[in-house]
Amino acid sequence: MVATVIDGKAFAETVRARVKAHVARLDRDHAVQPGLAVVLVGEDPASEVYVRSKGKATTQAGMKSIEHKLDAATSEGELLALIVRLNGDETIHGILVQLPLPDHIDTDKVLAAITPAKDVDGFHISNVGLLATGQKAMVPCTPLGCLMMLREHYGALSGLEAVVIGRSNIVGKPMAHLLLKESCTVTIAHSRTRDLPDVVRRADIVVAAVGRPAMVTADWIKPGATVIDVGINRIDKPEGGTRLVGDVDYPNVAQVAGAITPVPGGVGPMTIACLLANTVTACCRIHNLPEPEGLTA
Ligand SMILES: NC(=O)C1=CN([C@@H]2O[C@H](COP(=O)(O)OP(=O)(O)OC[C@H]3O[C@@H](n4cnc5c(N)ncnc54)[C@H](OP(=O)(O)O)[C@@H]3O)[C@@H](O)[C@H]2O)C=CC1
Ligand SMILES: Nc1nc(=O)c2c([nH]1)NC[C@@H]1CN(c3ccc(C(=O)N[C@@H](CCC(=O)O)C(=O)O)cc3)C=[N+]21
Repeated sequence: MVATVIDGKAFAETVRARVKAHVARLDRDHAVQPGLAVVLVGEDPASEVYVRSKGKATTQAGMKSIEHKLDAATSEGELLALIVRLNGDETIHGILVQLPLPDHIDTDKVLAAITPAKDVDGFHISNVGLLATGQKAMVPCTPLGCLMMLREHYGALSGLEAVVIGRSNIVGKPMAHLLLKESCTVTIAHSRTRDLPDVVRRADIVVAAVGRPAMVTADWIKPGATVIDVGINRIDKPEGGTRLVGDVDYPNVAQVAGAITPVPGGVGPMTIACLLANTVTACCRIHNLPEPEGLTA
């Protein structure tokens, strides 16, 4: 079997078009413009590229975009003061603080300072709790993007066996909650899981979010399974330079799986599209307006 490639880049375009259409409606009918603020502390070149592409995508969708680039030496107090200011800014509906933060800043404290209604990353404990109890929440962008692709591929996910590899707060855990909400039978695997290949072999859906290049090999995959590759790993090319690879041994797994997301061009572009979607959703909830369809969990 050769897997269907789930084209995240193309699907992200569709999501972005839906966002743009909803933004235009908000402007026309309610004179409201969603706004996103992205905060970056320090000078990680990879993060800067990512923040810039988020800003561009936000503007292209017709939304307001602001970026705060703070010096690596910014104190926790200064960052918290900025968040308080953004919380009170009526033109801003989404606040994203790029992670990881420098070591001298307490990440949990910073995330807790963001008004839950504006928490477009879905990292505030209120949103985590709402998601975990199956209530309406702001849902983290990467798992939301994965869910959208799975729904598009399957329709209903009820009863499917899902294995999520990775238990981070930003990907693995929220992904597992979303799949559980869809009535999948969910296993969360991690670095202490015994016989990981055996655990993965029973999955209809595999979500790999580990950060180890090509760790998931073809012999782990049940023939016909759907494989969602969240990993973003930059590796050296033998001829010099670097390239991006996921956590899945793509060429070989694609021979066994029923469907697979590529890296790049899979989960990554969907993450950015879902950030835009979450900003529109947050704006609608804040203004008590109808939520966009097809953009929420
Ligand atoms: N495409 C996108 O939009 C995004 C991509 N990413 C990428 O996804 C990957 C995961 O990110 P993130 O969740 O933040 O990473 P973390 O490092 O926070 O978590 C990694 C998880 O993988 C588990 N793990 C590590 N080694 C193994 C192993 N040998 N076997 C099984 N499990 C293992 C860890 O287990 P334990 O808890 O036991 O240590 C941990 O739960 C990274 O490549 C990251 O770059 C992340 C966010 C967005
Ligand atoms: N508060 C916060 N929220 C995040 O969502 C968040 C974060 N911090 N810190 C970093 C990670 C990582 N992340 C990615 C998003 C898109 C791509 C993406 O678009 N990748 C392209 C490739 C880009 C390239 O070529 O470098 C692709 O996969 O096709 C990658 C990684 C979001 N993160």
